[in-house]
Amino acid sequence: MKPKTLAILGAGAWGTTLGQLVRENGHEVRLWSRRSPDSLGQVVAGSDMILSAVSMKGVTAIVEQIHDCRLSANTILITATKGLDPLTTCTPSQLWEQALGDRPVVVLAGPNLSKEIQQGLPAATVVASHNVTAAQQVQGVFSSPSFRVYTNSDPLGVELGGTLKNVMAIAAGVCDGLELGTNAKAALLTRGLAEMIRVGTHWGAQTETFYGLSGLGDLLATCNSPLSRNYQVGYQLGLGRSLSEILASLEGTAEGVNTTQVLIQRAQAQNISVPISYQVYKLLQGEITPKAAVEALMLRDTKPE
Ligand SMILES: NC(=O)C1=CN([C@@H]2O[C@H](COP(=O)(O)OP(=O)(O)OC[C@H]3O[C@@H](n4cnc5c(N)ncnc54)[C@H](O)[C@@H]3O)[C@@H](O)[C@H]2O)C=CC1
Ligand SMILES: O=C(CO)COP(=O)(O)O
Repeated sequence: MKPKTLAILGAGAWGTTLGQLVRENGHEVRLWSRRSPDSLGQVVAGSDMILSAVSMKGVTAIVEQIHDCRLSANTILITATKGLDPLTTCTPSQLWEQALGDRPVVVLAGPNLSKEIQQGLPAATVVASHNVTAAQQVQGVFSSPSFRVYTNSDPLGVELGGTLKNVMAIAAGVCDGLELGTNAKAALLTRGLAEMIRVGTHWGAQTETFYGLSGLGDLLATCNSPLSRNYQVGYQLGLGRSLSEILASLEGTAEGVNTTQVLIQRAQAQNISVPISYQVYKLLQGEITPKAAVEALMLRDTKPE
């Protein structure tokens, strides 16, 4: 493959890790952050692909700035953010699509704890787009012996898998913090996946996507690893610490905190049943203790599976 030029927006844990992977594959990487001496316009000019790995709270500002940059007609935008916009409740790919018109947008998501990937440990991910050719080009740029990349044609499903599992990762951390045992964790994750599918299909994603790497795969990774910031938030809530204390000492972004707020807002407006997410919401709001959240879930009306 001819070397490509990739502009990476966001120099946090994920942006730098993805940059390292692409560089190792022989491509040119230009890393941009808010603190870069170069302007966004200078960095994206002439690049074949732009990858956004900023946290959700930074996406809207960058999408607005990109409007004023000169991009070539076939520049591919890759989004790796896992979140929901509080203002519009849109996913990052939806924000990018609205801004970029006909240019292809590709979602990259999967069970990808950056610290493991930095160490060269094997991992797999998904690149999803309505534009199959664009997804295949991105697959070519990122694939390596330690990073296996699959294509997928349901970008919304791939993006929502990675986004909604962060809420479940908080719940899973609480479960472990309270030492509720393996049965409880299995029940939580299984019902959590059912909840993710209920929400995702209501919003237009395909059921089967959630059984793939970006849904079930990422749920397994983040709900079982202390490397996950979202799991850490839940774990420490389970130990009795307050959210503000936890966030003050957390390294990097735990997107699940914002995602839970937006999810509950949208699910309530659309009458979608999200019992686990709702208990996570009440816990994050400080309205309920971790133990009371578990009781509320266990004592719901009985129903068929
Ligand atoms: N770290 C990981 O293992 C993975 C992270 N992700 C997702 O990637 C996204 C970024 O995560 P991390 O790099 O881990 O977070 P981080 O906290 O390490 O970095 C966040 C980045 O976003 C930038 N940012 C925040 N607000 C901004 C603004 N207003 N304008 C411009 N830039 C802004 C920060 O400067 C920083 O570069 C999140 O949505 C996360 O869920 C996805 C897969 C793996
Ligand atoms: O999304 C991730 C792994 O796929 C990273 O998880 P955290 O954001 O919880 O650290």
